[in-house]
Amino acid sequence: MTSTDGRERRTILSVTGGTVSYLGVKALAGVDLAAHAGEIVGVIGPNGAGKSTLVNLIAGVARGGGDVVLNGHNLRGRDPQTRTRAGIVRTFQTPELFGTLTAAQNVDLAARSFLLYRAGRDEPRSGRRARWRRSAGLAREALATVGLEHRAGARAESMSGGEKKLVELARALVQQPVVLILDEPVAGLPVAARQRTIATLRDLIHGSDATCILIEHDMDVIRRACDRIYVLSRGAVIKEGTWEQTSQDEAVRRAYLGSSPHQEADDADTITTTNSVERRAIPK
Ligand SMILES: Nc1ncnc2c1ncn2[C@@H]1O[C@H](COP(=O)(O)OP(=O)(O)OP(=O)(O)O)[C@@H](O)[C@H]1O
Repeated sequence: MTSTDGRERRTILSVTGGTVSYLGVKALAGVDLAAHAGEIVGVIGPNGAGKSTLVNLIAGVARGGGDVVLNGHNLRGRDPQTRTRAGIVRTFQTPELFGTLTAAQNVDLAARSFLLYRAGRDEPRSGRRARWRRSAGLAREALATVGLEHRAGARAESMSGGEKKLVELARALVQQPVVLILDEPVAGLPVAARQRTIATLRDLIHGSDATCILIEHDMDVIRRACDRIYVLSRGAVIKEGTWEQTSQDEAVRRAYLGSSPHQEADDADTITTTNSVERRAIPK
């Protein structure tokens, strides 16, 4: 199919009519989304817009209505573990690492469980050692990919927030994701490391058979990283398109700016989250 950025791409993941309610209140109200091979899809929106709920629906953590289809297979009724094994791999806003283990051990654990699943029940005993060696190699490789090989031996609990994010990204990469879902993956990193990580992500995803869904509040990251963007507000998609198409859209600006005319006048060039104290300029 042809995407809004004009390129022909194979659909890897689609959500159709995605609906989730909490205690009768709709957090997601009939969302449609498609993510294609080789693209990074941004999901943005003010606090409470439904971004996490959408990826929770995709990951099988949130129950709701609608269809989530991965490479032609409808995932309805499939639990989160099955979805991970099918290639839907995610990172979280707050990294979930084993604090007393090193960065390498954290990544190795993810690699081991991925390879164990791949090996299946019929693996001969002799295969185990080779698999462990392979997992350690994959872990080293993934840490190098995210630029953290020099911290491989550091305990996760001793690492900065940004470094923990990178370890989590490495954990996701060793699982060879088909759909890589990232929640603010470069938050807390110094500028140079942010740019490097975004460039790495783009290199990894572009030209691959995988797709990436990126939840992000930082508009500079969105602009630099994403090929297409979905803007959510109050559980619905209010705009989909390239950075140029979405950032200049009136409805998008309104959703971010809220209803105060004074604030709108002050913030003519600013996207801000409606109930967040942070303000984020729209980069030109
Ligand atoms: N487990 C839950 N129980 C009840 N309500 C929930 C739950 N999870 C989310 N919600 C509500 O659903 C709506 C969407 O929340 P969600 O976390 O998906 O938004 P978000 O866009 O990810 O926000 P943020 O940017 O703050 O992370 C919000 O009104 C939120 O309060």
